[in-house]
Amino acid sequence: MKVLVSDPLSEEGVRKLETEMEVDVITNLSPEELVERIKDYDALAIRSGTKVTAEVIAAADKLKVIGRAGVGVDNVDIDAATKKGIIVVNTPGGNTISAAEHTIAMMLSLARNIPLANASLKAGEWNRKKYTGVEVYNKTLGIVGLGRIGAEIASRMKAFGMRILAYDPFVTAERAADLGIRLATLDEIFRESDFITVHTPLTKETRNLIDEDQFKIMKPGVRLINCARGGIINEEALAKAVAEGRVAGAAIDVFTKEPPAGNPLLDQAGVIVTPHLGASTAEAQVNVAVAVAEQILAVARGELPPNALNMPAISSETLAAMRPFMDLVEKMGRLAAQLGEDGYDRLEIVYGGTVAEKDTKPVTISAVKGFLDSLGHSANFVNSLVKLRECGIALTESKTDSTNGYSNIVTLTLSGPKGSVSVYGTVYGKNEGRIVQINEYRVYVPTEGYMIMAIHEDRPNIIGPCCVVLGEDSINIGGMHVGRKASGGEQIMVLNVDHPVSEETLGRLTSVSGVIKAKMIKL
Ligand SMILES: NC(=O)C1=CN([C@@H]2O[C@H](COP(=O)(O)OP(=O)(O)OC[C@H]3O[C@@H](n4cnc5c(N)ncnc54)[C@H](O)[C@@H]3O)[C@@H](O)[C@H]2O)C=CC1
Ligand SMILES: O=C(O)C(=O)COP(=O)(O)O
Repeated sequence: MKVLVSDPLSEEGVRKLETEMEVDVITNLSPEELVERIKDYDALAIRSGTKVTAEVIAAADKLKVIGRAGVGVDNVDIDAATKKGIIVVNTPGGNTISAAEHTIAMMLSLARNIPLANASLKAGEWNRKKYTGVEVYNKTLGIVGLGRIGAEIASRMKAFGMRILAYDPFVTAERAADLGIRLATLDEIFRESDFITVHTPLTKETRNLIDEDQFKIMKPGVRLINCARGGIINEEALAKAVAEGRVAGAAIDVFTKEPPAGNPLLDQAGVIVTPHLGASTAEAQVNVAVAVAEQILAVARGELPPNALNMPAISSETLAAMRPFMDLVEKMGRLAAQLGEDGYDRLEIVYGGTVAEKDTKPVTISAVKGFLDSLGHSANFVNSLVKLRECGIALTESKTDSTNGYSNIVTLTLSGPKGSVSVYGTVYGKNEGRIVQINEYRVYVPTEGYMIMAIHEDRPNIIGPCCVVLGEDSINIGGMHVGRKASGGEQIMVLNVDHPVSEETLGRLTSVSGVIKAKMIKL
């Protein structure tokens, strides 16, 4: 397994990767060079510098995981990665304190004109009046985005005696109260704050969250800080508001284009800037590099990483508990796909008994994966649900109290205008999976290998001649299961065979008197 590290990653992370993978550290690749090189790698480790575009992902034929050593993933086309089945992970928490401390450093530098005063003194001036600042004590701080970083800033700035308002549509009033602060509307924040700092991800909703109109309602002399992402505050509008003196100053760590050559904010003396340094501390860089390396190695080993952004979060305990069901339903999905005809538009999974009491999400995904794999789609845990939707098949998952006598039972039904196929399975004993019913036929079939499934009349002298046909073609039968409908004139015969059976042999089987149809299945 090979990993490309395309942004500066701390040595601790690189060394961890090297314990199990071949590592190439190649930074400053052009977009074209990245597209050219990515095809050789199983994993990619990045920070904010590398743009993982749809073109890069299209060229990434072996790539299994993109590891972001940091939080923001606006530089990764996650939709494209998901469709290609590539896991995207990040490392939340590793740089929270550093980003919060940098934001506060920027806020205080802004309040006290430190960068300008520093430059002026070093240029030979001694101008104390010009750099008179303001206190933050007793001022209102508006925090937009009360996640990890926003919350750390809130608790620290309370100690400075600031009144704090926060806006975050995903945070409860209880959470804000726990932090000792008050939730407010965006408008309240704009109208009442002396300092405004943004800590949201950059998304469709947060791009230009603060623009011309918002500046119009702010307190004259407000100061703004952006240590989150360039573009959350519209750069042209901010530069204009600073130039016109409506905004007293701004402290900016991040830009829509980095490096920010030609950015209007660089021309404003009232704007202090740093080159995206929020996470650039010794501590944060070790944290995020080690955390990303661990997750890349987990994916390489076939495990699920804890911070995958395009997969359901599944704990290792859930995964261990559900593994036998995942293995069973993957095979059930394969079986349903092979028994069904084209034109299905619905896949329904029903859980009964003990399995229904657990987190069935990973089981459902496994069923879909098995179903799609068997139809020739290359599906995995990341892209299965997206691919199923693309195939026009609606998925439903439900739970039932009825178990038909089993301690646990999973039913998978594939249906469409032409009819339906149902497969029932259970896990018993030492975590062994069995298929216990196919449509109306009760069976008891192990979930592995090759099998012939035949429907035949429910009368003597059919099974024997079928075995003779297989024997004549030197096909060894490893197991045999027959089942009949609760009532009715047909039976199912399932023969486990060691090797695939030719179309010709299947043809001879279907010519045995009483055999209605026969099919080769590979689980
Ligand atoms: N300058 C730097 O070096 C660094 C920048 N960052 C940036 O800071 C951002 C925040 O990081 P964390 O606090 O760790 O992430 P987080 O996920 O803990 O917090 C983000 C918060 O934003 C909120 N949010 C989402 N959409 C919103 C909206 N439309 N309006 C208001 N709030 C909204 C979320 O509910 C969440 O509470 C990251 O996404 C990243 O872009 C993070 C680390 C370092
Ligand atoms: O974690 C984040 O979102 C950051 O912005 C840090 O970016 P960086 O890893 O320093 O390029």
